[in-house]
Amino acid sequence: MVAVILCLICVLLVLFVGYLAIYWKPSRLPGPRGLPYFGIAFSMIGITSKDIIHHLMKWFEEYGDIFEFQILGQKYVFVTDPQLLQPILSSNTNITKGRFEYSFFRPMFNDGLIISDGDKWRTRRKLLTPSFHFKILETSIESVGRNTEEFVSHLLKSNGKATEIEDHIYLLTFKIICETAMGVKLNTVDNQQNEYIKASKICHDSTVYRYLRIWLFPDFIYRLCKVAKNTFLDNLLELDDSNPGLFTKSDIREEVDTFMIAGHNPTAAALKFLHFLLANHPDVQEKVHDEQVEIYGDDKRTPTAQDLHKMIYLEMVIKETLRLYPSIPLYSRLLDKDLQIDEKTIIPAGCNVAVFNYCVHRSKKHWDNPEEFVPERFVPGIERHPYSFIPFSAGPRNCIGQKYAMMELKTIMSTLVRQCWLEPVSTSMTLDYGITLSSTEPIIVKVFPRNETQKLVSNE
Ligand code: HEM
Repeated sequence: MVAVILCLICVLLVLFVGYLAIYWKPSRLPGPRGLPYFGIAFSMIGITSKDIIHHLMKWFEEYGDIFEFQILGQKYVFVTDPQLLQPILSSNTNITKGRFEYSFFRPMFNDGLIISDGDKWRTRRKLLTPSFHFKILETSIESVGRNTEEFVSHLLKSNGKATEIEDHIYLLTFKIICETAMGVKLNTVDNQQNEYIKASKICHDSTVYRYLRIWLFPDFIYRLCKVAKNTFLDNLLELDDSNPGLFTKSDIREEVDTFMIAGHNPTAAALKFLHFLLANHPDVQEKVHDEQVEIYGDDKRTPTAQDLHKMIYLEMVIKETLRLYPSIPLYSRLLDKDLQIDEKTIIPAGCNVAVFNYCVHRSKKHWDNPEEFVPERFVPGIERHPYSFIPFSAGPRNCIGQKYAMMELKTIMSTLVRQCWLEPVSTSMTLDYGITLSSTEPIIVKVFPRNETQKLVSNE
């Protein structure tokens, strides 16, 4: 028995050394080092989701605009300089998503647009892009406005009491995507009753849970764990397969899951931070309101596409919010081919290139006082590197829903600010890393009906 075990250990050692000889390439870029193959895996044990941002920012300060590390044989190159990001994100060939982390998203998105690659992605992207044409988006504005009216009157019932806004916001964006993208109206006003929202939250949390536990990386171990059993959304949507041919039922399901989640989660995160920032910056809130008064006067109409075009300052505020708190703070590509990103640096095929946009958006090289909330940075016409602001990613794999998201955020904030005045209860927060950015504590605000008296009282 002992001999068998010894033989087995020897075989494993030979395989391991062979693996290192073939695949392990010495590091050329700066970055935290660790053991061969395992890389920094052991130093990541015990790290929580709220430490991740802090760790990455610390490495960025220590090692600069491009650094690398290894985890379990996977090499990650972190790039935060806009100039170096351009050839990566604009590449038409390197469109494959990062190997490890996106495979963890599979229970949520299956092989839908976010994860798929190669010809499958190209065909689907081409087929789905017309659905986001401006003319089609215009038809959704009324529905966004109507759902927001309901949201606002619900918030106003709180009569200025401290209110945790997150649940209300997730329900709002979820109802909007159901109605505008799937043609299903939900009557619920309580998201605790909504199975789909609950399931998508479980999926998100269990994916992050797995990220932070290297022993759960191998699929077979993860499947044995209890968390994995909660993560299947498959049974939640039954679509009538009335149009056979182009898509099979499972094709439709993976895209429905993709758009249901991608279409409400990041928008809800942006809205949450918008509420926090406006409540804590009454001067900005006032300017947003002034712009609304200029556009609408006393008219209480639902926004139209023409109205949205005129909301220049609100758009600046939304962009500044996404700069400070990008809803999706990290995404990555797996390089199919070697990629030369400047005269001296070639990132070899097989590397995962991580784009930590949170860090790009807070780089002192590209932004003055980057920690401050200053919407004026986005005054139209100010020149900056196009890859220094990338909340929706960039290039051929950018966010397909970018215009939809801006339309939705503007419509919601316009409807809200015309009727409500927000005051802060939460005045600071600790960011929590997830597929979508979050905060460890709930964001709490007080919502008052918007009128001149309230404004004066609030300013006292
Ligand atoms: C503030 C709101 C939003 C933000 C910040 C955002 C951000 C992003 C980012 C950064 C990516 C690239 C992810 C990656 O490379 O892995 C992405 C991709 C994507 N987003 Fe969004 N998104 C938002 C809203 C939406 C909405 C409303 C929809 C749908 C209605 C949507 C659908 C998608 C899809 C399907 C992809 C994958 C595109 C592809 O790979 O071809 N997103 N989004």
